[in-house]
Amino acid sequence: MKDDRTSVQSGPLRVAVVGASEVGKSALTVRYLTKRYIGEYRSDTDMLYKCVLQVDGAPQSVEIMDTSASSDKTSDPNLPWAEAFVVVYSITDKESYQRAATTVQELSERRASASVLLVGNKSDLGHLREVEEVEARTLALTHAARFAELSTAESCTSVSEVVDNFLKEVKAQRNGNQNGGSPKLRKISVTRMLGSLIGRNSPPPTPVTHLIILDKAERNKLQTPLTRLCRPCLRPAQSLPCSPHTAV
Ligand SMILES: Nc1nc2c(ncn2[C@@H]2O[C@H](COP(=O)(O)OP(=O)(O)OP(=O)(O)O)[C@@H](O)[C@H]2O)c(=O)[nH]1
Repeated sequence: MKDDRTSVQSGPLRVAVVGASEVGKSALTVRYLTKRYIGEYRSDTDMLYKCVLQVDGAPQSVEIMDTSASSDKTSDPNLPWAEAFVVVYSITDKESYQRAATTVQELSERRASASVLLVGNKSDLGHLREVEEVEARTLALTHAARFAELSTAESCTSVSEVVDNFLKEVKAQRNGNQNGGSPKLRKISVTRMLGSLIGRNSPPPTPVTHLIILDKAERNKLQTPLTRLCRPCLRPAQSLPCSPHTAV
């Protein structure tokens, strides 16, 4: 049973950037928002960026949480605050890919309404490659996620195009839901996906207006418990497991 009830229906688009340590989450986030590449960026805290960006040609309030791999819930796919997830791994680090794959799978199973973008970062380090692009692309297609391989270090344009297109999709998905339209188009054709990756020149993001550093307590305040369902009852269960049924 999938739980679609945690999607945000109004207000800012909320995106969580998750993934293993040292894969380039902070570099990617900062690159997108400021166009600058920060080579050494060490942080043990989650960072929440609040800004207004041009999304699909119109100003849109966006909040991006750059999660820290060392925080408790870095890859928690149940993070209900977010309606979209950028799941980052490094193409030079198989373990980071395995972690990303688990996250993508969990999101697909438990946050079906969330939009997901799988990013293989550090494509400039092809000689150290441990993750084949086709494997990651297939994983993304299987779980109806977007996919991109890119180098945050070398290509500001790729980062902008990929994230711009993703935000556009997140916004469209939300508007579709608000207008009573069909929920997220979960199956994406390869042609459409490649088209979005090739992309067109998009307007540069406007400067970041607000940065909030979240400590653990503040981060927890953003979380509300997921309502969990007992599979046989198909009803929310107060405490799990709902004996003698199996909780999902
Ligand atoms: N070669 C290369 N290095 C990169 C790229 N993106 C990030 N890095 C480097 O990877 C390292 C980790 O980057 P971060 O942005 O701190 O990674 P993170 O995922 O936020 O790490 P945590 O804060 O530990 O969760 C830094 O030394 C970056 O310079 C890239 O595209 N290519």
